[in-house]
Amino acid sequence: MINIRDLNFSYRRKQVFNKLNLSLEAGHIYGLLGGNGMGKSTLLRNIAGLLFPDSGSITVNGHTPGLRKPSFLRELFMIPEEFFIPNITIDQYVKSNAPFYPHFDAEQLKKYLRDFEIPLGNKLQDMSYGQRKKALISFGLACNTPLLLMDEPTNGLDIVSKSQFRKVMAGVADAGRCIVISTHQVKDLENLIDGIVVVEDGRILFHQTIESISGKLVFRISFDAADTEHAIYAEESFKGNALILANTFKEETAIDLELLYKAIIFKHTALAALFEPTHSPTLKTTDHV
Ligand SMILES: Nc1ncnc2c1ncn2[C@@H]1O[C@H](COP(=O)(O)OP(=O)(O)OP(=O)(O)O)[C@@H](O)[C@H]1O
Repeated sequence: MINIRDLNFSYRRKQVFNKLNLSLEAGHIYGLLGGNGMGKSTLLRNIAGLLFPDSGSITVNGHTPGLRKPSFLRELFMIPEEFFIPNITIDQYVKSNAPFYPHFDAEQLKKYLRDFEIPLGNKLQDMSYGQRKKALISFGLACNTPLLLMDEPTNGLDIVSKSQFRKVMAGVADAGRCIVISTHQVKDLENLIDGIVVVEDGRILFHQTIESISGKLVFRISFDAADTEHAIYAEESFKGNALILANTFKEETAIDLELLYKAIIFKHTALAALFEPTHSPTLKTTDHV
């Protein structure tokens, strides 16, 4: 679906990507993680054709995003972190925007708006930021585009809305669809994504499926000193030490995304060793973990 090769991208004075490589496939929901300013939004905008590579290539389903051809644009919906919505009702918004998306489904939209408890009939600008965001997410999902890019979709959503978001998203996975969700709120992605991509210092630092992570790592809370000593990453908590260990005995434990993210950043070498090609047949390329 998405193929990025040797992407270099700079803003006027700031180089953001340095020979970044990444392949993402249809049928998956990816979590795109990375620290502040590491380039998550910039990567999504390059994929959407809103920014243009200095060099290297990006193809999405065979299209070059930067050309912004209608045949590409109708296959993509992007929910940006900051967005402008005109002062019209949802119905008016749908009338003017839905015709661009051949697989738009009005019934689905109604369902998502109901799930998110969005008041119908109100003008979009009379809604709160969270309500507008939920309306845009509902519309984006109902467009049924093969590629859906979401930049910090749960930012500004209250606790109930976040669980509504998880409930709605749990039902949208589809073999023909690739969804990329950039976020800092990793807890919001738990049990939702099946792939993790971490961008750091201009390249992809980590890219693995949840399945491969579960196969390689164990997540455990423990007071056992021997456990802690063998941990790849350990963090004290009042319940005991939160640990990530090598999955030597094929245990099945729930992935703690926040802990995993910290291990990727702070214990990258130790973690990388476990995912090396000799250990991991699922590794996608040789230039990242
Ligand atoms: N319009 C711009 N002009 C110049 N520099 C920019 C512009 N937008 C972003 N940058 C810089 O590019 C880098 C990547 O920014 P980007 O917004 O893509 O990061 P991010 O990972 O999405 O960050 P955050 O998590 O804080 O939202 C940052 O150093 C930022 O300062």
